[in-house]
Amino acid sequence: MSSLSREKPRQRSQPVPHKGGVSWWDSLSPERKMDLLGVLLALLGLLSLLSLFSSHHGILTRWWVTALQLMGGDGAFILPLVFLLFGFWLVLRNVDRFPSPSIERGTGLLLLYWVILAVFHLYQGGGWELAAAGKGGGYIGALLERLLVSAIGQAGAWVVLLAGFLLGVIMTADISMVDLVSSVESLVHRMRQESKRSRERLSAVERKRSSPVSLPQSPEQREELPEDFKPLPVHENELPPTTKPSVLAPSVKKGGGGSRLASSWDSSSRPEDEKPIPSSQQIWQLPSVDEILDPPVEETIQTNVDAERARLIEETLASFGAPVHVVEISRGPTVTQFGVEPDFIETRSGRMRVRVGKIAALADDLALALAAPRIRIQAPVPGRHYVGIEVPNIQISRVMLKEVIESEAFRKIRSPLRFALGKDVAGHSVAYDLATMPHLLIAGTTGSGKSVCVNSILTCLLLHNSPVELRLILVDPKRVELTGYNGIPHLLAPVVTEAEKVVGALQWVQREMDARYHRFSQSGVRNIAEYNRKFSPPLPYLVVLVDELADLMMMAPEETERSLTRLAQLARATGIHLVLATQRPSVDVITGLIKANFPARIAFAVASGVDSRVILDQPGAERLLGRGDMLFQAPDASAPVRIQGVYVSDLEIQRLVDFWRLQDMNVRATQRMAADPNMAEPVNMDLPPSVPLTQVPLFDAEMGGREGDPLLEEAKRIVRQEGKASISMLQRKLRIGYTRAARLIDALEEAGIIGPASPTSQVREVLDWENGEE
Ligand SMILES: Nc1ncnc2c1ncn2[C@@H]1O[C@H](COP(=O)(O)OP(=O)(O)OP(=O)(O)O)[C@@H](O)[C@H]1O
Repeated sequence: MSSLSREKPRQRSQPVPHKGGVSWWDSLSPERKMDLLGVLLALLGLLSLLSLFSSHHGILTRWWVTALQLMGGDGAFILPLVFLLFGFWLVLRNVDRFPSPSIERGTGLLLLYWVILAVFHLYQGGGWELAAAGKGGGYIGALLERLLVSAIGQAGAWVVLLAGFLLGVIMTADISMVDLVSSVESLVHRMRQESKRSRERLSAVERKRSSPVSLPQSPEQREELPEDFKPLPVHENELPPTTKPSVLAPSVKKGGGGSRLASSWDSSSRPEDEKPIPSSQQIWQLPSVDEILDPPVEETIQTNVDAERARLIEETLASFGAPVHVVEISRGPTVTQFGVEPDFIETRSGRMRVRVGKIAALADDLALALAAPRIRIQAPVPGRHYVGIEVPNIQISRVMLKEVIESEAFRKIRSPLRFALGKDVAGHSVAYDLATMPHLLIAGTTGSGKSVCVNSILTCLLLHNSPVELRLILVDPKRVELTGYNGIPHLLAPVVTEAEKVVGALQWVQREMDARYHRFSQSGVRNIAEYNRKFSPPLPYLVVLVDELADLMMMAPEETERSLTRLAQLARATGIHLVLATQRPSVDVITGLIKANFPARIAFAVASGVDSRVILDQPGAERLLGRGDMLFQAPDASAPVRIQGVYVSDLEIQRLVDFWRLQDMNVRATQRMAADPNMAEPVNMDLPPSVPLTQVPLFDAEMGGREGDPLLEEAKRIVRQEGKASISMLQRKLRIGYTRAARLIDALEEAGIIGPASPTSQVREVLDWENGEE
């Protein structure tokens, strides 16, 4: 096992120092200059704030405070505050969590500053005298206020200032107007619902207080109460305390008119065992990332190796007649990228730069010189003025899922379907939103890291979504990769392992998609996000994950291709997303039609350039190192990016699966208890991992389970063998849900195999021992 090494982000990009620096300032690296500037700005901001709020001033500070007040009036404190925050930001700029700078953000902040000062000024009556007195918005605010009032009057000025404020917020927060409106809309919606709920709670308390049933005391009894008696607070729906924001299960809509919004999701097409628990009191608690995921490992850095390698690259290329100089070194977890700029050479037609193609052709010679297994040359790096030479690190770092989940790149994606992908060649975290992709194709040879990638996507989804928000269909013909997820409440059916059932599953997903479109058109909305904003209960997202596409394409190529293509073309708006993985990147598995509809693709290491072309339409993946080293082609990117995928261990997955399984069992037990306390029995928490459930997938039930339950024969055998029958026994032995076991008991009673229920016990007598085993 390799020991791990990772540099701190600040040290990853090291511009090579130019020779012959002159002054002290010039000899500082740009990084150090930014640090110094940050500290100075923060100091200036802090001193200015202290001076503004203190009454004792020196000559310098008195002059500075007067200047600030003349400039900003009552908003004089804003500028020092900005200095302080900007200084801090500069010092901490490499911490992933801080937003990245841009000209747009800076302009937005300036605009906000100006508009706020103008508002201060206008609010206090406006005019230059106010500014001269150091009041209102000072001269800066007065300038804009005067301009606006003299040009368009006071009312017009308010309108323009409001528009300027909105524009400033949009630019600073880097969001679109639509996002701003929809977040305000959802905030208002949430506040309204909250106030409605608290009003209902209040009126319930009032009702209880005034209810003659709850206080049936006679006047004499009432007199017996002590004077300071206070009734205990009344708690409706008392539930166990939750530590995290909880997600309520969909509540049944009053007068919902099932027919209007009927989808196959809700009722008819699903066997009752598989239904989400329809309890309005049900609360799903999301897992805590800290408890599920392992912390990242701190690693040591080897900076001298990079300098030595940079020298070797320059020497080797020069010896082949392609002189270059290294201008940038970016260290990632698996590879280090050396950015080289071609130098000039003398040719017969004069002085000209070394051709980029010539450098690319020397990849194998470079690999030999650097004693590296494989080298990939990106010529040129998109958006940069240099050629990227990617050399594998001597010590490869493992990118733990937790560090990417906690990065700014991940946090800034506000979507339930966001997932952590890994780190790029500069060591920056990379995360994406499956909803925007909107489907993903993953390919690579065996052992290249596909399953780890699929598991990491699933882990991210399960960490951030309850079964009310997300449902899954997992297809795993290999039977070893995904069956461990059996038993989690997000699954619409146990993991599909038989290839013959997959076509049925895909057809079911198509019907669900059509039902959702129908529902949207009746409700006048365009997509799932809009629907969930406006209606309750919300529709869950649906992710279909296929771990080996090749098996399906071998068995039913036409039907599989047709279903996948139709879903890929249409399902996005309905919240249905596909993730397909295969270890056979050949044209009969990844057909042209499938490829055309899956613009987001991940290529792990493959055997040849031809395979790489099948996935990415270009070579490159054959030079990857395996074990999570990938090329990711985003739908909107011009070229694929090299990423080291996140690693998620079996233990982490097990913790997550156990968390959801246990919660599901508890919720079901609570529901049974609420339905009929006599029937409830302690839940068996010792379900061993990866138990293959014997439930019939919902697609089977939908396709023709009307003639009777296929488990009936098995149930007959069991009751005869045990000499007694009960619902819970069948649940345990057949690993099925309560409703289905109850139906089986009814069927057994109807067939005269067991006796009727007795009022005192749930255990039934066996009447018909025919064909019984001993
Ligand atoms: N992102 C990663 N970081 C570190 N190691 C990884 C990563 N991904 C995969 N590996 C290593 O590579 C091994 C093989 O990965 P994985 O099982 O995902 O390959 P695969 O492509 O799914 O192979 P198969 O098709 O045979 O299942 C893993 O056991 C793990 O040790």
